[in-house]
Amino acid sequence: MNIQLQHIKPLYMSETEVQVSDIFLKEEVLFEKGQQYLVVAHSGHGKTSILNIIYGSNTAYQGAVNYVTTPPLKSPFEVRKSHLSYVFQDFKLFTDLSLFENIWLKNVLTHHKTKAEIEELIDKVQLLHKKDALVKNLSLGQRQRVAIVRALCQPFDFILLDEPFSHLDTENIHLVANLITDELKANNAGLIHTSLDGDTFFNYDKVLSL
Ligand SMILES: Nc1ncnc2c1ncn2[C@@H]1O[C@H](COP(=O)(O)OP(=O)(O)OP(=O)(O)O)[C@@H](O)[C@H]1O
Repeated sequence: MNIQLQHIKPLYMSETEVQVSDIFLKEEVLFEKGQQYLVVAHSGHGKTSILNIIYGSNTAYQGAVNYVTTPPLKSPFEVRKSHLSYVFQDFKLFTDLSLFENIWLKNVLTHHKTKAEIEELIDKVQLLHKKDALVKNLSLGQRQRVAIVRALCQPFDFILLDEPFSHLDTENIHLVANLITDELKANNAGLIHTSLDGDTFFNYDKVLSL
């Protein structure tokens, strides 16, 4: 699946907030499967908005989002179940469930990973000793790593990463970035990563400004 955007502008952002950029109000933007994209913008310039628009959870926009694939996808549910994965800026974890339960929940729908494979990923981000801890008792950096592992435990053509390393130290960033890169290769998938600044954690094919 590729993703095509046409003339996108969030309805709640004014003409002065949104000017023609590499993405906003552009006639056509094509995100191609297997390619890695970095989207850079200052705070409040629409990074979360554009990812939510692509994901389908924000419908307050003008323009069009097209999921380009044959045969066409039947529903937004199908897109999110098997084609788009998302590391939300605010994680969107169930805080009263355990670390493992948070990851297992979506896997029940997709059967993408075995229990042993999930535990291996949890171990790789150095959280196996916290597997049964409630998410509400984890640190922010630990929660961020759970959100990243959860996003890797479903099939996807693209993974959307919204400032995914904001609570991690450099060693942990390299660790999870390598993990994400491995899963991208395994899925032949693409990456759309938003960041306040440029960075070098992935081998980006294209850097876009908002
Ligand atoms: N649902 C909404 N309704 C109204 N205004 C919104 C909505 N979502 C975002 N905004 C506004 O749109 C602008 C862009 O917000 P957005 O969260 O997309 O920016 P961002 O680049 O991700 O910011 P940050 O880097 O601080 O996370 C902000 O001015 C925000 O207040």
